This record gives sequence, structure tokens and C-alpha cells, in this order.
Amino acid sequence: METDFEEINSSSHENSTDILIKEPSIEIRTAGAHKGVGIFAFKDFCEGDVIFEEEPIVAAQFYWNEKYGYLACHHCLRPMESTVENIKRLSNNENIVLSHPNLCPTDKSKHVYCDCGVGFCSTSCKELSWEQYHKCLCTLRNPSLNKLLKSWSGFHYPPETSSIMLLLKMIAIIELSSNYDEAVSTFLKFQHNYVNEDENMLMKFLGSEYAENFRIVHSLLHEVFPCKFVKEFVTEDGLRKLFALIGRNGQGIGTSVYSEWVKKVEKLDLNEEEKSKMDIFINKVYDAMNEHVGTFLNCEGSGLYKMQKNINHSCNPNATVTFPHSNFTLSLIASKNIKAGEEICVSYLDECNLFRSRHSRRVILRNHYLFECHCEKCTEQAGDPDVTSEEESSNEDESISEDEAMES
Ligand SMILES: C[S@@+](CC[C@H](N)C(=O)[O-])C[C@H]1O[C@@H](n2cnc3c(N)ncnc32)[C@H](O)[C@@H]1O
Repeated sequence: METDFEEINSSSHENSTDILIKEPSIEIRTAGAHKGVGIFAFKDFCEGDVIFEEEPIVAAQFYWNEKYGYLACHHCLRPMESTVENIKRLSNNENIVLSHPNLCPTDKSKHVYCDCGVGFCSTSCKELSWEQYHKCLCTLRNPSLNKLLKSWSGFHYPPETSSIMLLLKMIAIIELSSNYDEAVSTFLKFQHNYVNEDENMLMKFLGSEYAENFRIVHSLLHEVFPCKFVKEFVTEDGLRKLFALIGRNGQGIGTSVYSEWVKKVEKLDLNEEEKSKMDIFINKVYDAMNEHVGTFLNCEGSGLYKMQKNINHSCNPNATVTFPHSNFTLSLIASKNIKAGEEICVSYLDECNLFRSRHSRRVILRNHYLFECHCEKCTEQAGDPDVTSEEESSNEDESISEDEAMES
């Protein structure tokens, strides 16, 4: 169920009050002075309903993820390992035996590779990638790109939320487009300010501690990829804008061949005893993987989506983003019943941070997304004292401590 949305007003819409997109079940319009535009239900949705599905304009697996052996299609992020290979690697146990291996969704006979080594789950992904960006990024054609990638992996800067591959693919898409100005404007419709002057906020990863790494990325980009867009747009200020664009709009993508196999097993017609044995096996594998790789179960990456970019954050969300096809196709699912006219919001915070105090949630949103949260929950809790998560509970999450340190 992929929706082809009609864009009513294609101009930049920060601060716009127009209805930008109207579709039978949703519309995109202003969500108030503080929030810019948002997505609103145009009909009632029940919990579990698919609100819409869409493919990204561009997506890429995180560079570090790929380096650690998380094999995914270079184009659509579909896992390329078999289920058995996946669970053996993630649990570091060669002896695991998988029942129902025939339910493994990976079809290696369809896999194809570019001579530079990157893999694709199908010929169509390979061809699309070549036409859209890989012609510019194939390291056999432009070996100097390796220099930039090597530097990046050396200093892990900026944090992987601003994936280097996503940045390179964006630039290549613009370069290969038959309409340069239109391609540039498609990307610049995404919010790309890196400073919120009203609130005096700067994106965390552009802070002074990363200044030298930022300078290296900037100069290497000009050295190894001196295309029209890089020459014209990628000044230091332009590069900050591109990182801000990715940081503020990039949607995390996670794909897993094991979870796809689990979904298929759950649909089998098993008796109670078989079901219970299967549940025990599934949980044992999750435990073993958890012990070896922690929460890094998925092939992870990020993408830029034309519709998703309009979804605002709420600390009490009514929708979630999922990847049910185990590739980059995003599916927005109602996590509660939603009435026509209500704004549809997701949480930009992970589950753990979502349940922190108002103060802690807002610190993270400020530092990573550059806004002061005006959701209903924050408004209702406006009188709460400014407690940090540490004071609030025994929580010792480093990311929030770092964020709160930045505040002081
Ligand atoms: C992915 S965009 C969402 C669409 C955006 N409102 C627009 O007009 O393009 C994320 C930006 O929306 C704004 N935003 C999202 N949720 C918000 C909230 N709860 N309170 C205030 N601003 C919010 C922030 O400026 C944030 O950086």
C-alpha cells in the first residue's frame, strides 16, 4: 500500500499555513506557531492501522554497521545473510540449529554485486542504485572516495546519525539528476537550519569539540568529490546545513532477517506444545544475541522520506514508524485509535528516554533536534520541577548525562 502523495504547494514550507498535501486519509498543514507543519488524520484510524507507506528519496546503511559485517542490500537495506548465518554471527555460536530453515526469506540466488564489492538483493536494486547514485560513488571509478570513508571511520565523526554514505548518496543523486535545480530543491525542502537563533541552540554534533574533524570532512569532500554541487553549495556553512538536514530529518531504519523469520514461524499452524517449544527457542536465540551484541541486532541505517519529514514529535505519540517488509519501505502505524482532525505524531525519543522526566526529554530534543518541545504532554507538565533523570531514578544512561552536561 504505497501512497502517491499529491503535493499542493511545493515551495519551502517552514512557517507556512497552507495545506501542503491532501490525501483521502491524511493532510499536511500547519500545526501551530511553534511546530511548523504536521500531519493530521483526515479519517478515523484504529490502533494497528497502516496510515501510509513510502519509500525514501535516499537511504544508506550506517558505515560502521556495514564494517561490522551487517550485510544488507546497498540500495534497499534488505538483509543479505541467511537466517542461520545471522543468528550464528550475532550470538557468536556456530552450533545453533535452526528449525524451519525453509522460512528464511533471504534468496541468495537473486543477489548481485558491483565489481567494487557492494552487494544488492536483486538486479533491480543494482540498476536503480547505478542510475541514481552508484555511478558516481563506485570506488572502482573514484578510488579516492576510500580516503574520505577511511577518515570517517577513523574518527567516527559526526555521530552516525549523520551517516557519511547518506550524505554521499544525496550529493550523487543531485549530480546525476537530469534537473539539477529541482534535485537541489527537493533536498532543501527538508529542514536544514543548524542553529535555532530564537532558542539559541546549535546542533550537538556541530559543537567545537568536533571542529577539527568537521574541517577534515569538508576538505576531503572537495578533494575526492569535486562535483558541481560540492563546488557550489558545500562551503563550511553548506556542509553544516547538510549534516543538520540529515540529523533533523533522517529516519533510522532497522532490518533483520531473524525477526522476519520469527514473523513467518508465528504464522505456522503449530499445536500448543510445538508453539511453546518454538517460543522457548526464539527467546533463547534473542537472549544469546543480546549477550553477544547487546541491542545491535539490526542492519541499521537512515533515510530521508518525503512524507515522514512532516511528522512532528510528541512525548505521548499516537503512531510509530516500522519497517515491516524488512527493507527501507517505511510504514506509519497507528499505535492508538486516532480521530479525524487529530495530529499524528511519533516519538523522536527512544522508548527509554520517552519515559524520562519532562526536563530530561526536552534536553535531548534540544540538543539533537534543535527544538523546544510543545507537545501536549510537555504543556500539561509545564509546572513540573526541572528534575534530571538521575535525580528522578537510578537511571544511569550516559547519553542523557552527556546531554545534561552540555546544558550546564
Ligand atoms: C521532521 S520535522 C517535522 C515537520 C516540521 N514541523 C516542519 O514544519 O517541517 C522536525 C521539526 O519539527 C519541529 N517539531 C517537531 N515536533 C515538535 C514539537 N513537539 N514541538 C515543537 N516543534 C516540533 C521542530 O522544528 C523539528 O526540528
